[in-house]
Amino acid sequence: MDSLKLDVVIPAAGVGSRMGAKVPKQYLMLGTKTILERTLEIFLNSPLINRVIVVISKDDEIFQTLEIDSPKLLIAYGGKDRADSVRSGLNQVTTDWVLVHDAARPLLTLEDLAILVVRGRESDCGAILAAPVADTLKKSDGNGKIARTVVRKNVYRALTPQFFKTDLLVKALDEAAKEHAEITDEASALEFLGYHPLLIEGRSDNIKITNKADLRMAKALVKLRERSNKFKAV
Ligand SMILES: Nc1ccn([C@@H]2O[C@H](COP(=O)(O)OP(=O)(O)OP(=O)(O)O)[C@@H](O)[C@H]2O)c(=O)n1
Ligand SMILES: C[C@](O)(CO)[C@H](O)COP(=O)(O)O
Repeated sequence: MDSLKLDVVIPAAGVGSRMGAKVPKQYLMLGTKTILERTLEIFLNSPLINRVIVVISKDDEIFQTLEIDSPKLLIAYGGKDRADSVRSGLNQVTTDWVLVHDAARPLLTLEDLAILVVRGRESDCGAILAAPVADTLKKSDGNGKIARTVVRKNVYRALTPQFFKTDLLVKALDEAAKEHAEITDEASALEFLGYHPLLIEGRSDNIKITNKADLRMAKALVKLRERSNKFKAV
């Protein structure tokens, strides 16, 4: 194995409750392919990647119907929440550094992936793609009213991929789970251990498809990119 190549874990064991579709959202169509197929293709076709470990639900009956034939692809089975699924996928990782990327983010570009990997290796623990917050942020009082404005200076939305030393990420997730810490991304587990991963600015259109409005936006972005690619081909 090329020592510079990386394994990537793709958590894809969610049910997509906020989407409210008949199938888990990773199996919804985005143009001619499912969201999951588009996300997997980014990594299966990348020379940076050693193996792609897709983490699916034990009850998943759709994945096997997809026609994805790659020696780079391995399957792991997910857990109760996203952190459990990522931890399960890490059991199959063999590279010193690892990427974790949401199945629900099919619009990642190869440029952002490359920037994250190059810059992330400069860090003592790792790095994440993130987008600076552009809107004014309000904290709710819990009763539908504004409690206060959140100062948005130096505030970012965490994206994925997130890129870490494998052994450190395993240790962080295990420690956080032991202490029942709320972990919604890999960086929060590293922060729980006192690390400060690098923030690498990524494209704001690397959206996580969570609800129907996100799906509409993703479909429009895919059409736009496919049209501009056709233009380049010409
Ligand atoms: N137990 C879980 C929960 C989520 N995920 C994955 O983590 C990514 C980000 O999670 P999210 O967008 O929250 O997906 P869901 O959990 O499916 O959505 P919801 O919270 O609306 O149910 C998704 O690719 C999802 O499939 C996972 O692998 N295992
Ligand atoms: C990992 C993540 O995409 C970073 O923003 C986000 O935390 C996932 O949250 P979700 O509720 O599991 O979608």
